[in-house]
Amino acid sequence: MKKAFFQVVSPEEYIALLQEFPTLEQEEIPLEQAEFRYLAQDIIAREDLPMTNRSCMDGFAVSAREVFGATESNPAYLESMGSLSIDQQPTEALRPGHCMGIVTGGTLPEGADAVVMVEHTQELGAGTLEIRKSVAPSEHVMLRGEDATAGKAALSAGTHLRPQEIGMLAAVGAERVAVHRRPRVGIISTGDELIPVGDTPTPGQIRDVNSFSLSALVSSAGAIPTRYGIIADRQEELSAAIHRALAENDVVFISGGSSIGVRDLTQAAIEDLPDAKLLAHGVAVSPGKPTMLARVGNKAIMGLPGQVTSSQVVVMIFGVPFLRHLAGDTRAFDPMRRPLRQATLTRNIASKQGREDYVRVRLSTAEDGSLEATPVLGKSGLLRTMLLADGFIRIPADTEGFFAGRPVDVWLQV
Ligand SMILES: Nc1nc2c(c(=O)[nH]1)N[C@H]1C(S)=C(S)[C@@H](COP(=O)(O)OP(=O)(O)OC[C@H]3O[C@@H](n4cnc5c(N)ncnc54)[C@H](O)[C@@H]3O)O[C@H]1N2
Ligand code: MOO
Repeated sequence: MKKAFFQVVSPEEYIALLQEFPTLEQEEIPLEQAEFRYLAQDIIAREDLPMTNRSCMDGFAVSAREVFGATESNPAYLESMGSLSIDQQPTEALRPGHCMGIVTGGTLPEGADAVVMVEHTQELGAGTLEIRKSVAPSEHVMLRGEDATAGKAALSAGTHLRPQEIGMLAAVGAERVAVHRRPRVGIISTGDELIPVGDTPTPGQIRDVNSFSLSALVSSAGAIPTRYGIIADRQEELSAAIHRALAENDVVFISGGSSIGVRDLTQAAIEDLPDAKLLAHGVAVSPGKPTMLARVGNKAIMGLPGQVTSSQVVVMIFGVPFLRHLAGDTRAFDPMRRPLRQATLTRNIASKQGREDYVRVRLSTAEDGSLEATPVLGKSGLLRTMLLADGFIRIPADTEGFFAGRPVDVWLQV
């Protein structure tokens, strides 16, 4: 007799369960390898950045007060004290009525608080300079400490190291950085009907798709996938495979066998493991209802639907943010982290109440240049809806559907 799903949770509850898993430990790596990792510690600046007040323009360092009101028709006149090269530190302060030639990046002398661009000046000979434009204090100047202050955090723990943060790490001299370890994910496919990709199926057999699509998704999240191949529908074999994958990884994805059919052994195999705690069996999402979560110590087992589309959708909406959470992203599940694009729905779309619906959509550009989202309907055992879709829209569990013309947020696929 078929068992009913039990411990069916809402997507919010499933996310809350995932968030309880602790972030992975830290490791120190060279700056060259740090992109897209998450900082495990604050990065304290050793010096002010910039270290001095530096010019943003080629021109003349001045005291803004002395060129106040200068225009083409009413210029100000200053005497030049010579000019400074980019790495030369001024040895004397700016004297009243004077200016100093400076290049972009050069250090302003004491007494100067602004830079007049060379285009707005005219050398009159004998060291006299005509200034044809006024400047405000700090204009064209990068102030000392504006990017970072010595002794204070230039970047804080949890920061995602995008290219711009990598630049900051270089600027503060962080040759090595403490980041969280990348999650390791073991991937298991179950099912007697599955055959390796290189084999030719007989009717009733299909090639193992999920090991590969899910590995690719894991890599896209910055985590490290390992495929454990196809495991037959036998509980002892599945238990042994999960055991091995758990020992070697932080997370195990098992696709197939998560529903309530007689062959669906994943739950039993998980419960066979010592110390395993089943946290959820069933999530109120569509596709993806037969999704499980179990915990063994600090390691997670995600049981995924076997259907090719369902397993991908579940990994996209829960798995990828979860891997980022483990990797140190303190806002991994925050909707602001989702790559969203606004579009207008082109067709009415119905949704069964009681489950949050993830409807695949294709994006196109309307004649007026705005974006349109057209639903791609199809069964979750087929690959084509994912191939045709650019992303999905989320229809809340308590909603019967959306009408055409509605603005929707499209969650872009990787
Ligand atoms: N009576 C019910 N039947 C089903 C329900 C339900 O609520 N009541 N849910 C359906 C939904 S929704 C899904 S999704 C599937 C999930 O089934 P399982 O997770 O138990 O997966 P399997 O039965 O093992 O496989 C389903 C389907 O997917 C194919 N599959 C499995 N693994 C792979 C793989 N690695 N590569 C390619 N294709 C794979 C498998 O051959 C089956 O066709 O249950 C529904 N049934
Ligand atoms: O949950 Mo099934 O994943 O709807 O196809």
